[in-house]
Amino acid sequence: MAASLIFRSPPYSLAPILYPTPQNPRPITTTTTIHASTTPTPTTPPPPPPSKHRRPAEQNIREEARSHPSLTNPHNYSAKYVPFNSTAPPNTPTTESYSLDEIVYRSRSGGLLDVQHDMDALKQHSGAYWKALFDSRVGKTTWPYGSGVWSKKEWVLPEIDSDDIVSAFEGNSNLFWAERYGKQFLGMNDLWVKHCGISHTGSFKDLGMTVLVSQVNRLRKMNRPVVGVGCASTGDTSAALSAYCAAAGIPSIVFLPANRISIAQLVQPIANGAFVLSLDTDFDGCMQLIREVTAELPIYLANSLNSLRLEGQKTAAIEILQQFDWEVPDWVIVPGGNLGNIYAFYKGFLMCKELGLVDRIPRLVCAQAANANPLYLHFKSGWTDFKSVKANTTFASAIQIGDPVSIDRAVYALKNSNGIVEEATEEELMNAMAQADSTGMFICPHTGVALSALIKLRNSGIIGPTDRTVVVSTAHGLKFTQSKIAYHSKEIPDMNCRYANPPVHVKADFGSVMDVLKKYLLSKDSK
Ligand SMILES: Cc1ncc(COP(=O)(O)O)c(C=O)c1O
Ligand SMILES: N[C@@H](CCOP(=O)(O)O)C(=O)O
Repeated sequence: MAASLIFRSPPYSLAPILYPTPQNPRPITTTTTIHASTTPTPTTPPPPPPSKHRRPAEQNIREEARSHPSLTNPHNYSAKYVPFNSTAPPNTPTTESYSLDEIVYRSRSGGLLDVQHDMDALKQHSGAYWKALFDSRVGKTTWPYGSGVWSKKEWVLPEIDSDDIVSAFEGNSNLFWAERYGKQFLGMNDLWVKHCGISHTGSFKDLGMTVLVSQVNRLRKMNRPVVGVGCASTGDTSAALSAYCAAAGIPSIVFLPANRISIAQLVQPIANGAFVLSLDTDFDGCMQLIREVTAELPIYLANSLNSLRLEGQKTAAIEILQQFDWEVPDWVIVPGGNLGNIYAFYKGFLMCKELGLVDRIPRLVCAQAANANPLYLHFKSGWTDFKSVKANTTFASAIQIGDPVSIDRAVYALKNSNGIVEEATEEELMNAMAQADSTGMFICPHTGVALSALIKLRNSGIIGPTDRTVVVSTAHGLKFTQSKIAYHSKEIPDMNCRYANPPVHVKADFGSVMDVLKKYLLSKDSK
């Protein structure tokens, strides 16, 4: 019997990639079915041998993109900086604006900025068009669309030349169905964990940093005065900054609070060749210093105070919708520190609604460590009178922040998404992390904070058992092994560590091994 082989046509041609159009919103592919018989007849010519490359062999993917320059911004979409306005929707017209090619972080009045897109131009296409375009780019190696961020280039940084982009094909991260965790610990059947930390440098910061460093690359090519890029960091921003700068050959400078970040995070910028300053202060102190320094020296500021970063980070929200085939989850829970990310999620969801991809946005929850909880206190006060706090030590060290720069953005996002703020004690976050790990995850303590918030909202009945809920996991658990070791060795003062699973030390002889194994198997059998 003839076997049926299905070939996608043309997998090996040099034809440019065909993009969907409003008339034809699906990516253009054709399928040809070839019936291969085990004894080929002489009248059937054999198929041509597949070429190793879809482009000339001497061309790389960047050069290939260069040879199709008309695809870079064919519709002249644009974006600019405008003052962030906490009393009006993000795309409200304003008289104060700046080109993204200017080096500016604050509005004239000293407030935050926001990147505003030309929504009228984007609205010339239907929601169906955008969905089909974004879907057509997933999982490809076409420069730069193989990145989960740049697959949404028109909504991120539409005017940048693809040639200036610095990307590690970040994004497209796993949306994990937390089947066992949801069922066993929460009685939930539709719980998901968006693993933003399974990424190039192990955190969601890659999503924003590819955008920021690409823009710096462009500015330097335009001979703008940018000698290097700098940030204050609790470990993840610095890792992402140093990696993307190293990839582009741009100097990076990072300010770290001495002895307050994990070893794995400290070694990242060191390995990537950043200029690392370890400062005897906390993150808020480092942030203050980098703001002063970048106002004096030609060092571009890479923290999320710079609204370019959030344009990349917002693609995680779009990606979640895309992964659910453009169905909107009920809840999205995000751990918060400097508070740029919660606003980035809001922006991503809102943009999908405004451009007709979905008809609503999810309710957002921001989760903070109780030891660094200024947003939680502000929420509990009914949003009256914000006060920064002195952040205390927390296992969720990347969110040990008492004076978040994006407080206004976060409040705006939460108010406009019918949002909630929760907090987690050290014991709660560590137990949640251990429970999640025991069901096959390997999460960071910040994700433990978000899971603790979920547990509280489930217990109070605010989140229902069948609510589709997404917990955003912000960093890879491997960056935080010290905290896991301390927990599982029961070495944490005043903490019960009730889910600790320490290794059993056994004499290396058959009898001793059999004894402990039998005891273990009996304990499992009785459950
Ligand atoms: C792992 C991790 N989770 C969460 C956050 C909080 O993000 P944001 O500062 O945008 O609130 C950070 C950084 O602050 C982080 O590094
Ligand atoms: N957790 C962050 C803190 C700085 O946040 P940013 O988003 O403003 O850069 C880090 O990893 O440094």
